[in-house]
Amino acid sequence: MNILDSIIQRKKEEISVAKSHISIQQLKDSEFFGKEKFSLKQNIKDKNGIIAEFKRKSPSKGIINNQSSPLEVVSAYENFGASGISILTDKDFFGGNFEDILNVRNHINIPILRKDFMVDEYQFYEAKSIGADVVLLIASCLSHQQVQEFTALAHELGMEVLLEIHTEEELNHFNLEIDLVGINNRNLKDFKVDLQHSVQLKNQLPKGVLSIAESGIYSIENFKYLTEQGFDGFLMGEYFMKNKNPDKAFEEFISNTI
Ligand SMILES: O=C(O)c1ccccc1NCC(=O)[C@H](O)[C@H](O)COP(=O)(O)O
Repeated sequence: MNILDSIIQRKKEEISVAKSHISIQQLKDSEFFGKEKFSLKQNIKDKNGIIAEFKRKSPSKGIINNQSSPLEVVSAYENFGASGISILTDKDFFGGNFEDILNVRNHINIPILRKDFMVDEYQFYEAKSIGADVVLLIASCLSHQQVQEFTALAHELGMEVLLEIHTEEELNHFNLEIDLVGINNRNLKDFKVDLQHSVQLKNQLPKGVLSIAESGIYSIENFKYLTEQGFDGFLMGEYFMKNKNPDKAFEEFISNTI
């Protein structure tokens, strides 16, 4: 079993427990459910294209940062021009939780991506109830039909969809309803990072699709290279979060690149 299989197996157990505690109706009754959304698609076009991530730990790197406050970090991300924020809500593998979104939602005015492993309709109601604007669909964890159905549900609930792909076969999961396509530079099965591979895949996307380079952007050179290759957006976590002050790291990165 690879790491992705383990994450999905654990996720299904968590969802089953969550369903037994909180009904979909209760999720619909929550503070954020009816609130207006922020559009990541629009912000990728209008701002600097960076989706800056709050990330405590990961399967590939272990602990990255377990000191920083989510509000302090994401406020700096917003103040220095990020198009959106990504917040990991998986607890066991990434040290995240729903509070990380709930505690910042009312303080920032840019879109929040609930970064998790979506395999069940219930999670879309959860995402909306905590104030997420965007959800991630990972093609390698879902069938083509699930991608279509989950996209329709996300839209019905007023959220956008970022479809993540990593292989040529996964291009088949794309449909015209998808808002943004993320190409993961990191192979989630063995954690190898390959920017060239992502550029090749990007060039096979239909014209006009907003493309996001995801993961393993470890230097200004990497970022500049991917920009030159025509990516519209960039999902970056570790580069900022590995610093004692991710807020300062983000500010410095922006002043050296944009
Ligand atoms: O980051 C991992 O090790 C990882 C392992 C298995 C599944 C997903 C994983 N990462 C989730 C992410 O999407 C990244 O946090 C995100 O793209 C940012 O990546 P990075 O800039 O490399 O922190």
